[in-house]
Amino acid sequence: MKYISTRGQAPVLSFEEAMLTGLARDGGLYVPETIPTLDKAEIAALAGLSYEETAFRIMRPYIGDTFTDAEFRDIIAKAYAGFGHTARAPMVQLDSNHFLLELFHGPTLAFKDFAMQLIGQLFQAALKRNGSRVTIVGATSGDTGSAAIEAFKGLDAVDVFILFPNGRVSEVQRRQMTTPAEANVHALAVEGHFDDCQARVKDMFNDFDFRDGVKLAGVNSINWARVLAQVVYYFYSAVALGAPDRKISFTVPTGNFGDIFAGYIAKRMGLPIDRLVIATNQNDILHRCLTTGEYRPDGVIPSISPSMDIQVSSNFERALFYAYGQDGAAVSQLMDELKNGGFTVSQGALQALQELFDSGNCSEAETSATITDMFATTGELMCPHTAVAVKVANEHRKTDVPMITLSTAHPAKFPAAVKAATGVHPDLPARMADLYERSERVTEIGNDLAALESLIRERIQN
Ligand SMILES: Cc1ncc(COP(=O)(O)O)c(C=O)c1O
Ligand SMILES: N[C@@H](CCOP(=O)(O)O)C(=O)O
Repeated sequence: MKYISTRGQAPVLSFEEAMLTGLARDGGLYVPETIPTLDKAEIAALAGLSYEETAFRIMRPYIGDTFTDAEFRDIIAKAYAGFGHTARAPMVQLDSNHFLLELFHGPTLAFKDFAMQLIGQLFQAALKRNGSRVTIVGATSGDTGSAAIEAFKGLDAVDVFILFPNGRVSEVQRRQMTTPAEANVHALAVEGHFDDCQARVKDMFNDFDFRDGVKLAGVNSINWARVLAQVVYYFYSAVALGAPDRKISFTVPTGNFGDIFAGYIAKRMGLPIDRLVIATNQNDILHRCLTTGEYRPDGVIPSISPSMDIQVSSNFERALFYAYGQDGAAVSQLMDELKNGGFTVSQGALQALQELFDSGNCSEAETSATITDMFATTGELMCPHTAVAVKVANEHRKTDVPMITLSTAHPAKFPAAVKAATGVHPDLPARMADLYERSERVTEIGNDLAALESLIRERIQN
């Protein structure tokens, strides 16, 4: 299996190279040259398998000869051993044909753990074998950063720097990033919002002196391995509800487009997904784009679902690549236009996107009202990101197709919004009960590329 860039100008890489590389050298994102498919019998055979075995069968075709089957099974087993639920991704039923897929039973209580725990193991195995070390730099609106720090803390061959928007993540998210004592992890509170953090990370990848000098690697969803790991739970949940003999729809709370793009890959692999519904909060650029074809970021507005406070949605580039018939030059041009304010999706590409995706948005008041209503009618306490998706899912459901809504974070990561909506303070699991007492270690820094690069250089030398 080979990996190609969405902008068509970067070297073609193996799985291991793409995983350790992050952003392509032409600024694009790596995607597999071809998307493997499973036939109906192979999908049916997933019924009743463990999460780990499902993960092995779905991901195996993508990893080429990077690992033997035995090594890969071992990596998967280690990745999910620390999850707090034996099903890893259990489902709860909200009503006759609406289901919540709980993706928050990993170590940091968000869906990011599914990919990050796996990538931690993949990096460790690959770097040990190569005898090399890397510097991971990531941007986060809260959950990617905590999951990355948890997955990579204490590893010999890796330094991890996480840029988060100062004052714009929840206290639990911040503390998950700032309280680990391991010397190889560094939480950087950046002046600005998530889009600034993500832009600086991409700037670092595009500064080849820096990139090659520190051996930069990325664990945001620019990394194909992140997306791949997330494909698994689409199969796992759909098969539990009767796929491939019945169609299933998914609604996904969306910001950087990595999670829903994994759903797109699942569909391309043969999973009978009826609709993929993009749910956005008040930062609804993706919903506007899907409706009008215009993609023009106009400033992030802080919300009670802060992990989705994003306007420059990184993986949308991958969706555009396919909507434009894998035309790297066309994608490159759109991304150049984005630097100058935005772009208009061509009529043909917009039609291709609309054939695959539905979309909707959710205001702050609607988010709170959904948390309140769901607690009153079903007893489920849900995080604000999940509530955004439940509201949008309810607008797109069909009576004859089950809807699975992705529940992406534990309500205890966002206690203020949940308590305000329900009167109930959601408790952290016992293993995290002392999170509020642990001491924090964080560096405040401006939104300045040179300052960030010099800080990273200094820290990795010491
Ligand atoms: C809790 C939560 N829900 C939803 C999202 C959006 O996911 P994506 O960025 O993959 O679209 C995020 C951030 O990634 C998140 O942390
Ligand atoms: N919501 C994310 C934003 C980064 O997304 P990623 O999937 O590209 O890592 C976060 O929680 O940090």
